[in-house]
Amino acid sequence: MRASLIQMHVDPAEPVNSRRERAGSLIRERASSDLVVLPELWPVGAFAFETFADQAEPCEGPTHQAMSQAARDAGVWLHAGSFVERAPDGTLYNTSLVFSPDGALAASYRKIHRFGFDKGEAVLMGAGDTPVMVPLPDTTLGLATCYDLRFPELFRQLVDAGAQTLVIPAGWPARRRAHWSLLARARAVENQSYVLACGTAGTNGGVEQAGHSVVVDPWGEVLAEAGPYEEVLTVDLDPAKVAKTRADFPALRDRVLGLDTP
Ligand SMILES: O=C(O)CCC(=O)C(=O)O
Repeated sequence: MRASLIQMHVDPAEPVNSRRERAGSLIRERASSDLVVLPELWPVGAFAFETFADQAEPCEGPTHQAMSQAARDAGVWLHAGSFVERAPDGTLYNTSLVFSPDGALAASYRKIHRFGFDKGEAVLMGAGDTPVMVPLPDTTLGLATCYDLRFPELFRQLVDAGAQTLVIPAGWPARRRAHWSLLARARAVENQSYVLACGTAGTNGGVEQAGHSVVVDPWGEVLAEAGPYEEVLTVDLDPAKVAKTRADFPALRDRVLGLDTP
């Protein structure tokens, strides 16, 4: 199974429409992949809070349409990263979309853990409350977004429900790049799963982005890692490696659940 992670440069000087077209072209260039992944909030920039309300789209807005078309043209499964969704009641969400190769929407996921403590996304957006998985022909995706990476219980829940490949679009800041790399590997090792973690390059909202998108295998080996600039990582994954790792080193089986609270 061939996966491509498109680490886009997100620059507020580039109009959103141009970036959307550019994303479509980059996806079409990856027609030889089975799965293509984009980062978090690439249309607007994860820290460009002042633009969220203006750039918010209904679920079936321009980003949905452009990504559906690109998935169909390329004939790939597309995790289209996330965009600012405006729900019918007016609430904004950080929403990821996954399309099947015929361009149909296979799943959407509203980010559960909003980043910013008492500012930014945490106050501007609503929180999702539903973990989401997507069955592909060769693997099952478990979805998470950026700050979710810090919450291992979400990933464990996804894995318990059958996830084998954890996909994490992000707009992770450069100053915490060490956490990003460490946590991506940790989630792969502890869950004996592939991790596809796709960030952005550039600076938005005054926050320099980490880049350094990474693909980690179920043993924790880094199969590919991007630098700080726009870049596409393409990696061949062996879906059977998940079951093999879990059988050869059955740590997931050895969990002890339901201990008393000390
Ligand atoms: O957890 C972090 O350090 C970064 C999270 C973040 O930037 C986000 O969720 O948008």
